[in-house]
Parts: sequence; structure tokens; C-alpha cells
Amino acid sequence: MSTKPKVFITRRVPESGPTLLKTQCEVAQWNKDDPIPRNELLSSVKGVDALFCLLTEKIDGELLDAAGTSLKVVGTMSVGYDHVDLQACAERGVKVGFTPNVLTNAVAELTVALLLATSRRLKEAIRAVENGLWGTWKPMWLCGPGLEGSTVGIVGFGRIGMAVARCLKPFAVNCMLYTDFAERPAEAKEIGAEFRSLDEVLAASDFVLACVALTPDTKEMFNKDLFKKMKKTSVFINTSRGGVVQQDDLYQALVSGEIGAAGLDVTTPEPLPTDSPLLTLDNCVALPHIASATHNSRGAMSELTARNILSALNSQPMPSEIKAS
Ligand SMILES: O=C(O)C(=O)CO
Repeated sequence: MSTKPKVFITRRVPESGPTLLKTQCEVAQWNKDDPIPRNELLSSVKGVDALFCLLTEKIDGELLDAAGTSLKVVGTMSVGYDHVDLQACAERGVKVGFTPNVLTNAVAELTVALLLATSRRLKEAIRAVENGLWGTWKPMWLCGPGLEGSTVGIVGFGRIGMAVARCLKPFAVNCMLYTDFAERPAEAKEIGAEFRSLDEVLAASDFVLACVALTPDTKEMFNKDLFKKMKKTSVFINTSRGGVVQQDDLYQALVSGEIGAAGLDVTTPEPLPTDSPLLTLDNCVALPHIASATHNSRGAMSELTARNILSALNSQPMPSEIKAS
């Protein structure tokens, strides 16, 4: 019988991670693109030493107990960890790894892409070309707010918020504002961003970017009260988690003209049902949670997840560990 530690991988993932794990572990995998059914997951984790999971798996007490006392580490192939009950892991002595940094630039890039797609009305423009509605060049047609001279407000000035600000520099933005629980003076100075209260950011910004992690404090923070505080022309972008937005309020804000447009890479639920009212709106662009979807980022995320797991199994410091606060 093998004495190697057992690892279960919950999905088909870039080979960099599984290949690394196989050098030291016995690896079992749900080798499909669709998620493993919960019951199957609960039985597959029984007796494993490590779990390699994704943001689509709920890692809670039930799952940890199903794995049993052999489980030493959970590595999630994501920077977000709102799907992991850190307290339940800590209570059972299970370490948790995640994948910050390696996807920061990919997410920042997609945030900018969504901002441009939304403000420059690319969804309407592409549909017009495809549907034969492109009559002639018209001076007043499909105009939108440009970034040049605008005020951009970043809500959540962590790794990704800062990277978005850096990406936006060449667009001649007039003013970059940020808000967070605490000021980040050194980084803000280097980037050229100014700290303001949330209300000030909402009132002043032409573009409001949600770059906060989903926590009990940020859950549905973008609700009707916040949308009311934004400019009627403002463009709202969310590449963090759908859960930070009260989605019915967002729909109402878009329909009533409380805000100008929205670009969403994340929604509640995911996938967004095709009959979601948001999809009927020209001023809402929705993408299927692809912000980190570059070949390099996903490969690096898979590898970092494996490195986190191997370090924990070898009682070494993990490259990226999260602890319950
Ligand atoms: O890593 C995450 O948290 C994502 O949302 C996808 O990369």
C-alpha cells in the first residue's frame, strides 16, 4: 500500500499543479470541467491528507468532517476564499492556502476591458454590426463617456485595486480616488491616487470599481443607498464577487437611470440565468467570471495551489496561507 499522502483535486485544472503534486503524493481527481456533485465530493474526500479545490466548492464543517482527521490542508485555486469556512478549518487544525498575486494583473486587465466595453458601449456596437443596424457613420450614435479627464473611484485598494489603478494610468484619467478601511499612503503616492470616504468616492466618480473581497462587512454593500449616491452617468464595474452587490437594486438603478451603466464579471448566482433581467439591458455588460482567465494566470494558480499543499504536508511555511482572523 502507498504511504504517500493522498490529495483529491476537485476539477480538471492546468497540469502544472497536478504534475507537481504527483512527485510526492497519490493524486485522485474529478477530471471534468463541470463541478463534482456534492455527494460525490463528500465521499471522495474521505481519508485524504489534502484537498485541492476551487471557488465553486463550499468548504464547511460538513466537508471537513467527511474528510476526517487525516486532512491537513485545503488549497483553493483562487484568491477569493469566501467559500472556505476558515474558522471550521482552524478548529480542526486544517491549514488553508490561496493564490494571491499570480492573478492580479490578469484581473486588473479584465477590469479595464470591462470598463471600456461598458463605457464605450461595445455590446450595443457589436450587436448593431451583427444585426445589420450599422446604417452609416452618425455623429451622435453610440457615444459614451471616455476615460480621458474622468474621475475613477476604486472601492477596495488591495492588490487588485492598486493594479487596476496602475493599468489605467495611460488613459489620461484626471483623478484617481480610492477608499478602504485604512489609507495606503505609500502605494497611493506612487500610483497617484487620493484617499476619500466611500461617500465622497461615490459622489465624485465617473467610474466606480468594486475591488473589495466578499466578507460579512462587504456583503451586498452596493445597494440602492449607494447607487443613489453615485452620479447618474456613472459606470459601475464589479470584478470581485457577485455577493458584494444587491443585484435587484443594481437592476433598478440601471433601469431608472440612477446610474449610467454596469459591467459585471461576477454575479449572483453564477452562472447568471439567461432570463435574468440584467441581460435585457443595453447598459449592462455581463461576463462569465473570466477575470483571471489567462493561460499564464491559471497555470500559475494551479502550481501555487500545489506548492501550498506540498509545503503544508511537509510542515514547511506555505507560500500563501490564510488564517482565520
Ligand atoms: O481567484 C478568484 O478568487 C477568482 O475569482 C477567479 O480567479
